[in-house]
Amino acid sequence: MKFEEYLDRDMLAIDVANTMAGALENILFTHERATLVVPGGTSPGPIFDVLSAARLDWDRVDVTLTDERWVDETSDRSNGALLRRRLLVNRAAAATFKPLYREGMDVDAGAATATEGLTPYLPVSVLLLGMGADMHTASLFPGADGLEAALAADAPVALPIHAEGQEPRISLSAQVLDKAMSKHLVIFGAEKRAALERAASLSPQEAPIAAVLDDLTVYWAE
Ligand SMILES: O=C(O)[C@H](O)[C@@H](O)[C@H](O)[C@H](O)COP(=O)(O)O
Repeated sequence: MKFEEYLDRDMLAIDVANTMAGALENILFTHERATLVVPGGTSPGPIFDVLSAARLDWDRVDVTLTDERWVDETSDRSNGALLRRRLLVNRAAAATFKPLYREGMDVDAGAATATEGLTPYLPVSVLLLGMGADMHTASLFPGADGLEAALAADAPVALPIHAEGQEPRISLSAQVLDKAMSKHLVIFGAEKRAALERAASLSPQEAPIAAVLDDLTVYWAE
């Protein structure tokens, strides 16, 4: 794990977006297409704003989410809606979005459909993750129903997750996230920094972020 500290969140957003654009460009030199996987939540919006303007062959980029809340895109809880608003605009509007949410399906059927649909796009080329102060990443919440299956070495690409106090969710599995070719994590604030330090000595069952720490670059600002 590599730790990069920033004086402010704006500088961090510019730098992370440029790093991710560079990583995508490198993949596109040698591969026909690249797969970009990003989280929802509140942290990545400013990164999306910068990344969406990057000069890249966006029409050769497939984009999906690390996880999704099982709500339709009219909900302000929808990560897909966030992506459409903040990432899949400007130059990045030419990218192909593969949503995890499927209207009219329950989360189990949605996870099976996502597993089938995303398999040809693996491994993930460039991955951005977020993390909660409880050390969850994607929708891999400690104690969640579905966590054990999602941490298995032979886990499917996507699984349903039911965590206390959350709507049903779909998450990419730990093995899919961990095998990404270029891995980045963005966290803000002292509480998350301390949680990440603690996670390094815990099991993925206790601290799911621990399942993806190899070769991960962490970007942090207060
Ligand atoms: O849909 C989600 O909730 C996410 O993908 C989740 O894993 C998120 O990255 C963390 O909860 C951090 O969220 P914040 O950036 O809002 O703190």
